[in-house]
Amino acid sequence: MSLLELDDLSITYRIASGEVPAVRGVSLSVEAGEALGIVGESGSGKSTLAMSLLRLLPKDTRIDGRILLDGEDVAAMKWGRLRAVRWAEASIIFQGAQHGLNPVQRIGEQIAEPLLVHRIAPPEKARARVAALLEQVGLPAWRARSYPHELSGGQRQRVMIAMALACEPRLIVADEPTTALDLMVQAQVLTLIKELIASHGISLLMISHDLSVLADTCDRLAVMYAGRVVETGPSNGSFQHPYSKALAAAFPTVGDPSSRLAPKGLGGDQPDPQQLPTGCVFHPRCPVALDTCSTVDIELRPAGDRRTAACVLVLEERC
Ligand SMILES: Nc1ncnc2c1ncn2[C@@H]1O[C@H](COP(=O)(O)OP(=O)(O)OP(=O)(O)O)[C@@H](O)[C@H]1O
Repeated sequence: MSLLELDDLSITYRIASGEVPAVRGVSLSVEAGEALGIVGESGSGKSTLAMSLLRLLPKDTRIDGRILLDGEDVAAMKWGRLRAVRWAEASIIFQGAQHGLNPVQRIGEQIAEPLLVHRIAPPEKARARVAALLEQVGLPAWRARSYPHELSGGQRQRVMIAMALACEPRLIVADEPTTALDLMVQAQVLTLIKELIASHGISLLMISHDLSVLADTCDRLAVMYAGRVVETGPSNGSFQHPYSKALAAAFPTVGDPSSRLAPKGLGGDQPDPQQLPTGCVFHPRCPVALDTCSTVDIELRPAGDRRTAACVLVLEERC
């Protein structure tokens, strides 16, 4: 059994003008100790997917399908059980630490909170555990007395990592953990994440719009487009789907500033989830689309070398 298994997961926001299908029929798994990266342009549904894993979405959001964490369905969990699972079994590192840290509470108290709430450590032992966690992420123990504004962006992100590690979860979800950081600090934080998950045997699900960041950190990649996974495969292999190929061409180096732009040669944006094209949703931007692509929408299918792709051309080996 996989540690995390998403089974035909769809997530729909409800807004005044109707429904927004942000994630559509995603099936993915993460094994114990594995690092899976999810990549896609802005609006592809990555954050929605990440937030759903710990049910951090707006209250009236509809979740269809299953989110199996160690065999237990997070989507169907009662509130009490969900609170027990958050931090202790799966934790999250947010994009830009300012979203995850309380500006008026000392760092040490914030790291200690999940330890106390989940009774991992009694109050008299929590201080020593906080010091050890700070050390693990490369910060001196005295930083426990600091407030978030007294730290740099990279240091704040290290604090978020310490919080995520505090209860020794089996899965860490990291949503753009290095996006707000400059290049050098980005590389340091990525190395830290890589080393810590390897030494603790933790699984990682990492989200980024920057393929080079994920390729370096993750064992396997899933490429998302308009709420769907269009390709999965080992991070050291070659992409098959035309969208993944365009993404790969756009991100040659870690943290390349052009990575925020549309992938090279594609032009345009992701479609509005409320007005999705017919057939393959990527066909209006696809440089190699066939006539049939505007009517035929195919599921992910095996595409060689532990790879799956949802493209008619890949299956016909003409891509
Ligand atoms: N609270 C919400 N209510 C309605 N629609 C939303 C909400 N949050 C996100 N969306 C829509 O869902 C789709 C997916 O958004 P999401 O933020 O998950 O994508 P993303 O790939 O993480 O993009 P980014 O990298 O810009 O965060 C987008 O069309 C977005 O506008």
